[in-house]
Amino acid sequence: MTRPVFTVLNGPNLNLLGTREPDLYGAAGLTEAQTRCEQVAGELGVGVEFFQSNHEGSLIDEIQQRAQSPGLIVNAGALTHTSIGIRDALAATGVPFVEVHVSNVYAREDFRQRSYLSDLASGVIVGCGIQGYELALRRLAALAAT
Ligand SMILES: O=C1C[C@@](O)(C(=O)O)C[C@@H](O)[C@@H]1O
Repeated sequence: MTRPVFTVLNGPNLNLLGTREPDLYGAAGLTEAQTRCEQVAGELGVGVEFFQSNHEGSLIDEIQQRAQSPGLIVNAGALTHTSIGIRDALAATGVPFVEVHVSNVYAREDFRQRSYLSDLASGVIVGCGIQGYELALRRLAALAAT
């Protein structure tokens, strides 16, 4: 069997992790999240790649291009709460995905407590900091192995 390669998709402003509101999002950046996921991927014998964009259409393009992916980890940032387009792209591909939020969105403003993605997700991880990406990768790898 070929080694499954999972993709971590990050939406708007997540390129600023590490410097952006560190009290909410922590001091670690996306590069550190990627390094840690690569370590976990090595341990699990899977591959992982990262993509970040501040643009909704670019994220939709990436989702469509990964229609055959064994799984996606999706932190759509603010688009989680607004984007029917991202929801539709995920629904159209039917690719299993885990939704991740670095902060605990349920302890924040009301508008962050609505996700257009959660009911389609295989799982949702919130409030675990950048460790959420590693946890999601472990989950997708386990699902792909069954
Ligand atoms: O940009 C983000 C980051 C976020 O997705 C998180 O990872 O906690 C939560 C969103 O509400 C916010 O707009």
